[in-house]
Amino acid sequence: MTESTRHEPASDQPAQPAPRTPAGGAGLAALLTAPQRALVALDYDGTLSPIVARPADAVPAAGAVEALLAISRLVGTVAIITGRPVAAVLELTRLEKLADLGDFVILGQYGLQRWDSQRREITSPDPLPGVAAVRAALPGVLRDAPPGTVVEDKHHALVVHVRRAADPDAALAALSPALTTLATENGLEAAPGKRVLELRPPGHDKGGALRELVATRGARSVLVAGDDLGDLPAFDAVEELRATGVPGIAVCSDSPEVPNAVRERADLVVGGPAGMVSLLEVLIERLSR
Ligand SMILES: O=P(O)(O)OC[C@H]1O[C@H](O[C@H]2O[C@H](CO)[C@@H](O)[C@H](O)[C@H]2O)[C@H](O)[C@@H](O)[C@@H]1O
Repeated sequence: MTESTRHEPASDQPAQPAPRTPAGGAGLAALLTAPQRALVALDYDGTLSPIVARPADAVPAAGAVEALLAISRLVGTVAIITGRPVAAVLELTRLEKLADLGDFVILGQYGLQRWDSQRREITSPDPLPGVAAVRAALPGVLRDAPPGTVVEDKHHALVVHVRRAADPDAALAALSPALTTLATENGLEAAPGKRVLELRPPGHDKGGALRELVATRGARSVLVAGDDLGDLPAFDAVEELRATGVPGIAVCSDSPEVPNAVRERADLVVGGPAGMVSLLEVLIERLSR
């Protein structure tokens, strides 16, 4: 086990998940009926970990690692599909310390990087040349940025964080035009997130990452959970998969910061990372009967 402490399942969450759409209900039913053919794919920040001011402090919610371990033994594949580098997720979760994980995959930086519980090695391509150019130009572009603006260097992408600025929304609005120009001039794209703008390689998103996992694992049902705009391509992929006969359910890890587009697209809304852990615990309990 990890250093995470054990905890009791949250009592204020519904014991039985009740998807608000028939398609979501069918996805959940398929998962419960044939768990060994199911893929459970979860976002990290805001879904398995509460949003905090500093990315380095985003530890898993209470019970999250235990729940991931338990459900990985009960379903075909569990994945974390994240904007984070794989190494950051491994450091925060310590999942690589668990010898008895089931089939577990981490797809980092929107699918650019990969780690799985069989090989336990991070595979990662070389960064695009434009990343170095953006890195070099950012201090100049951010010269007059509001205090509290910080850059997270993810090697393949650079993220401008404004959460610690006095007025994060105003800071993001002021900085976005110049950052978007900088990204596009250097072959990157500017993607908004919660109090961030990510300058990242185009052509990679969580939808592509999910579809690739479904294909390689032969998954016959999917549960996808997320909380931010970067998760919408995965929600799109759930809809596409349904059209090809793979039932799925999209789950929103809710909080006041969640964009409406994410909340409205979800088949099931849970109360943030604690609610996500509770949902996993309900699934674990039902699959263990
Ligand atoms: O795909 P995700 O796992 O949700 O990662 C998306 C980005 O999340 C991180 O930023 C967010 O979480 C931070 C820590 O709670 C928070 O400070 C920030 O405001 C949020 O936007 C991360 O730092 C990024 O690199 C990820 O791409």
